[in-house]
Amino acid sequence: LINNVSAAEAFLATYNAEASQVSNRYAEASWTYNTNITEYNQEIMLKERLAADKFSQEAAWNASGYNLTVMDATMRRQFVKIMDIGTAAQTNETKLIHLGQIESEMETIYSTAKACLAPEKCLPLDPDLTRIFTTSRDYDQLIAAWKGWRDATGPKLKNLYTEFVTLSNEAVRNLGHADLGAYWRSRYDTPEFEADVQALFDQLRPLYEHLHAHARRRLKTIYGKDKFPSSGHIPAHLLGNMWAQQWSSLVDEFVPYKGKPSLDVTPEMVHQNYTAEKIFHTADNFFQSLGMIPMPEPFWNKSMLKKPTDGRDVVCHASAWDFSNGIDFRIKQCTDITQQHLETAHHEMGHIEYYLQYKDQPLVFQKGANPGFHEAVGDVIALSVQTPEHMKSIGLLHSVSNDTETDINFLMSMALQKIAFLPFGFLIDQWRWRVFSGDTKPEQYNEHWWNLRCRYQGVSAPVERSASDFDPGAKFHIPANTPYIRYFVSFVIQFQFHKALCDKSGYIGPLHRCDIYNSTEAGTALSEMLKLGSSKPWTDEMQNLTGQAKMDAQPLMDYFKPLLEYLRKENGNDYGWDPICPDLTPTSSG
Ligand SMILES: O=C(CCC(O)(O)[C@H](Cc1ccccc1)NC(=O)c1ccccc1)N[C@@H](Cc1c[nH]c2ccccc12)C(=O)O
Ligand SMILES: [Zn+2]
Repeated sequence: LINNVSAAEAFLATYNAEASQVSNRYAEASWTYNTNITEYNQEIMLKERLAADKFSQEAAWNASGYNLTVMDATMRRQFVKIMDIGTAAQTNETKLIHLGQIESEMETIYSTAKACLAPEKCLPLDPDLTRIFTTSRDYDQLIAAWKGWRDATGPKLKNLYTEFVTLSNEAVRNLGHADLGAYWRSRYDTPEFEADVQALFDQLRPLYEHLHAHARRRLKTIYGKDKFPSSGHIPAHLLGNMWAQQWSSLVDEFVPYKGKPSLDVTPEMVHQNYTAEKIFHTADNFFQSLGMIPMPEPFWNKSMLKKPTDGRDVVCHASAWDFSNGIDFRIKQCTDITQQHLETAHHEMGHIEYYLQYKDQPLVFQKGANPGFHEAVGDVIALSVQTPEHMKSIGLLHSVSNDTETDINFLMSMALQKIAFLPFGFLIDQWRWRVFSGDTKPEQYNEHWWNLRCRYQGVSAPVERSASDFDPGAKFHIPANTPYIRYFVSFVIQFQFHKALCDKSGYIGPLHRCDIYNSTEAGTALSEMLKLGSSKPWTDEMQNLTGQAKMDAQPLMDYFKPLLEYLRKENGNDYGWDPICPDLTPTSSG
C-alpha cells in the first residue's frame, strides 16, 4: 500500500481533473438523448456511460492502492467515495453494457408512452394526461386515462425490470452490498435509517388519516357514495393526480370554507400571460433576494424550459443538470403554466442552487449531504413563496385576509401537497427494497404494490388489476431507476430547515405564515450548509443549521397543528380504512 500522503494528494488532484471531464462528457451525451430521444443518441449516450463506468472502475482500483490510515478525515472520505462506484462495479463488460441498455430502454418506453383513450386518440402524460387529472371531474374519462397510462407502460416494462434487478444486485455485491436497496440506503450513513423512516411515518399517520377522511367525504359528494368501496379506500383515479401522490388540483373542492377567494393561482398566472421563462425568473429572483447565487448565463441559454414543439420525443419528467465545469448548469422541464409547475420550478432550481454552492468542492463532494437534502432545498424556498402574503406581493393573489378561515383554507391547500404525499413518498421504496432483497418475486410485483397502496395510502385500484400489469412502472422513478425515499426525507426535513431559516430571519409568528424573502441572514445560513456538499456527515450539517442532528417531524406537525385540530373535530370517528384492498370482482362492487 502507498503510505505517502503527498502521492495521495497528487492522485486526488489528477482524479478531480479527469473525473470532471468524464462527467461532463457523459452529461452532454445524456442531455442530447434526454432532449431528443433517438436510437442514435441513445447509442452515443450508452457509449459514454460505458466509458464513464470504466473510468470509475480504474479510479477505484487505483485508489485502493493507498493506505487510508495515514490520511486525514477529509482525504480518507474522498478515497472511500471514489471506491464507492455502485453498479459500475460489474466487471463483466457484456453485463455492464446490457445493464445500461436495459436502463435506457426502460426510460425510453416510459418517456414515449401514450395512453389511448380511443383508437386514434393516444395522449402523452405531459401535458395531456396531466391536464385531464388536474381539470376533469368525469369519473369514466379519469378511468380511461388512469388505465390507458398503465396499459401503455407496465406490461412493456415488467420483464426488463426483472432483468434490471438481477444485473444491478450482482454488480453492487462486488462492493459488499447485500443488494441494490442496501447500497441505496448506505448513502444515508446511519445504520438505523430504515427504522428512523418507519418511525417518522408512524408519527405522521394520524395527520394523513384525517386528511384522507376529509378528502373521501368531499369526493363522495362529487361522485356519489356508490363509487366508493365499503373498505374505506378512495379509488386512485379521483385524487387529481395520475398517482394520487398530491391532491392540490382539488383545492377548490377540498377547502373547508368555500366562500373565501380561491387559493389556486393558476388562473391568474394564465391571465397574466405567464411564460416558462417568467416562472423561472420568479424563482431566480427569490434566491437572489436571499443573497444566494443567481442562475449563470448558460442556464438561460442552454436549459430546456418547455416541451419542444417540433415533434421530437424528450424525457419530460423534470430534472436539474450539473455539467461539472463550474459554469454549465441546466434544467429540463416541460413547463405548463400552472401553480404546480411554479412549485416544481422552485424545486428544480433548488437543485441548481446546490450545484452552484458546492461547485468548488472536490468532485466526490459535489453531492447533497444526503439525497434528501438535495430534494429539500427548492421546496424550502417554495414554502415561503406559497404563503398568501408572498403570493400577494408578486401579484398572483389579490385579496388576502388574516382570519382563521383563510388560515385553515391555506393549511388545507398546503396539506394537499405535503401531507397527501407522505404515504406515497414512503411506500415506493418499501416496495423496491423488498424487490431488490428478493422478498418480492416478479410474479408478486403488482400484488405487493397494491398491498402497500391500499394499506398505507388508503387508495384502491378503480379497475381490476392482474399479475401481467406492472403498475409501479407507471411512475417515472421506477423505470428511471431513481430512488424515492429521498422525497419522504425531504418532506420531513424541509420543515426543519424552514423553521431554522425563519428563526434566523428574525420572523416571529406561526410557521405557516413565514416568508424568508429578502432575508440575507437566512440566505447566508442556507448557503453555508449547501457549500459543504457531501464533505461532512449530514447529521453534522443538520446540527449546524437546525440545532439538532436528526430527522424530526415536529416542525411539520407544528406547521399543520391548527388543521389537524379542525379535521379531528370534523371527522370524529369517521376516518381510516381497511389495511387490505377491497375485492374488485364485479359482483361485490355493486
Ligand atoms: O421527481 C420529482 C422532481 C424531479 C427531480 O428534481 O427530483 C429529479 C428526478 C430525477 C432524478 C434522476 C434523473 C432524472 C430525474 N432529480 C434531479 O433533477 C436531481 C438533481 C440533483 C440531484 C439529484 C436529483 N419530484 C417528485 C416528488 C416531489 C417532491 N417535491 C415536489 C414538489 C413539487 C412537485 C413534486 C415533488 C415526483 O414528481 O414524484
Ligand atoms: Zn428533485
